[in-house]
Amino acid sequence: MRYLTFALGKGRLAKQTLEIFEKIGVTCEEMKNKDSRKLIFVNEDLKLRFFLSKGPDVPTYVEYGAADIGIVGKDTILEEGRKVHEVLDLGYGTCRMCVCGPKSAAPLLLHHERIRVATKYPNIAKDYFYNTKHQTVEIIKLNGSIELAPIVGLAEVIVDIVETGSTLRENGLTVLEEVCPLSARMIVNPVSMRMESDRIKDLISRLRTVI
Ligand SMILES: Nc1ncnc2c1ncn2[C@@H]1O[C@H](COP(=O)(O)OP(=O)(O)OP(=O)(O)O)[C@@H](O)[C@H]1O
Ligand SMILES: O=P(O)(O)OC[C@H]1O[C@H](OP(=O)(O)OP(=O)(O)O)[C@H](O)[C@@H]1O
Repeated sequence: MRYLTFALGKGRLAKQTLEIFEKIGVTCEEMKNKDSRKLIFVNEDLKLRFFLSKGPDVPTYVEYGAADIGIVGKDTILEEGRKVHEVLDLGYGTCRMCVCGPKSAAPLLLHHERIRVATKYPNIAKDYFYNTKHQTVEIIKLNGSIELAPIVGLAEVIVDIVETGSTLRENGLTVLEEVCPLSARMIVNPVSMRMESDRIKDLISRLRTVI
């Protein structure tokens, strides 16, 4: 039997991902050692391998078949646009992709003004403004602390993740429009889906019992 390889996004989703796998008896003790610099972990009994990578790299590993399965946020799947099958909504990491800004920016959206939109997610923002809203805008890519952009005048609005809303509140911003709901998803390489279909389907049905 060959190894099934999992790419897991490190960061916010990692802890809950390891917890749901643990619930179905898929464990990897080695992975819990936070001080280790080791990158890949093997469960010899179940013939599974796990590695943690930056979220946006997860769909890349899965498209190329370097990982059979990936666990990553829906935002990353949409943004990266890789050829992977999304097979399961895991139900955690729930948040929303939203257009946010000061209340005063609402008319700019309503009247389809040619505004600047700052975001870590240029593809999602482009798709939303151009294909859903039919509004021509200038997209400015940032890498973090997106809420700063409207405050310092870099952009009129942002497209970003909202979870509790506290980052917006503390910076005098608000949700102006919702783009889509988000949560952690399981993605599978299309070839692995066919070649390892029994093992992968079994995994999906066992995960369904705990989510
Ligand atoms: N408040 C939140 N902020 C950002 N992501 C969230 C939040 N709540 C849930 N998520 C989900 O968790 C995933 C991973 O978030 P995380 O912040 O670890 O990754 P990232 O934004 O790619 O990290 P980095 O800080 O390295 O840029 C996101 O892609 C998203 O689906
Ligand atoms: O609604 P909230 O619960 O406040 O969460 C949303 C915030 O969390 C994320 O930022 P993150 O902490 O990942 O930092 P970053 O802006 O540097 O990416 C996101 O980009 C928002 O800024």
